[in-house]
Amino acid sequence: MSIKKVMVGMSGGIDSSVTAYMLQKEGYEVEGVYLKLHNRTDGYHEKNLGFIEDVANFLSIKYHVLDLADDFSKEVYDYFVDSYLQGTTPNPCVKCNKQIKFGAMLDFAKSHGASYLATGHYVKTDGKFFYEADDKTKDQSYFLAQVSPDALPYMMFPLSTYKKEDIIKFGSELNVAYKKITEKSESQEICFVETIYTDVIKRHANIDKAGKVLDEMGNEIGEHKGYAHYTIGKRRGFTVHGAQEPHFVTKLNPKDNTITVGKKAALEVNEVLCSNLNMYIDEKEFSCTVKLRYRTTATTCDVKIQGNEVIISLKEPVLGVAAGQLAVFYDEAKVIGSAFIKSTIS
Ligand SMILES: Nc1ncnc2c1ncn2[C@@H]1O[C@H](COP(=O)(O)OP(=O)(O)OP(=O)(O)O)[C@@H](O)[C@H]1O
Repeated sequence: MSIKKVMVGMSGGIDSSVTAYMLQKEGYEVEGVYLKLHNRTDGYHEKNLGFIEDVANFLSIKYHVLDLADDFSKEVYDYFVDSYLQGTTPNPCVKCNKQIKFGAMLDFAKSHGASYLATGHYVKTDGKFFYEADDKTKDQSYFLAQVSPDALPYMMFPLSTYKKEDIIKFGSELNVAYKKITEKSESQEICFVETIYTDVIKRHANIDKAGKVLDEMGNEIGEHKGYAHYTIGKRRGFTVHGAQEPHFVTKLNPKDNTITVGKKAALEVNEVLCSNLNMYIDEKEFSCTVKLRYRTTATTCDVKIQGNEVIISLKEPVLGVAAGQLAVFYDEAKVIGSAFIKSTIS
């Protein structure tokens, strides 16, 4: 039987290093690929590539560097900036997984004769569906739910049945390389945001323009420092004259640079409208559970698909649902589809 080649997406971190190591131990021919996704000049890429070089030397594997900075800028970065300026909350990792990691990187793997593309994501697949990882605290299925069903037969996620502690133990077998890769801290939430997202937006627009805080009736009740500093559910950083109870952002209005706030109950959402559907099943009307943001428990709902639009009727109200985030549909641990949130109805 011929040995199958697996391309491993290597970031220089422990998860993808252990992924490469595990697959090699299983008998696959392993090659690595590092994606240059942005033009950070603070030594970020050099440091990551230094770690990858050590691991590649230890495993005696070949690795490639693929510059996708232009694609990333168009598909992920511009979308990220535009979304905040339009008053929505983007999810750049979801876009990156769809277009870059399991789009362009998968094409690269195939063009280099690999039968599979592996990453250190904590998620399971059977080639048709994604499933939540066994370690629920690390599960990344939410971020992968926009990936095309056509890509699934080529994916491998060897970490999916392990806990992070197990991975650290496996990593210790990488000897020389191990010490260095554990020096690399866990990936930041968003790889191109060094501290806070507003620093990125400020490079493209003046977002520090004070504006009015409105109540649900449209009355002016306070002041804020610029709408792009806020996301739905935020309760600090603006004034509400004479408020006794906490107030939360319920709406961002870029057109007139106002934000609407209300008491906690005003955050309750019963219906969610979505678009940009990506489904792994064919049904158009079904009941399931849905996650309306990462790190939340799934809620039961009825889903109705009409063309590329989706109406989600929640069985229980959910607090603070932000347009721009992803709604991910689950049948227990199985991901059955997803769509981007366009608007909400309370
Ligand atoms: N720049 C990159 N080039 C190639 N593959 C990448 C890159 N960044 C991430 N990946 C792949 O996607 C997986 C998940 O990325 P994520 O940013 O969530 O990293 P992580 O869980 O901290 O993993 P790691 O410890 O490997 O950095 C990584 O394990 C790796 O396989």
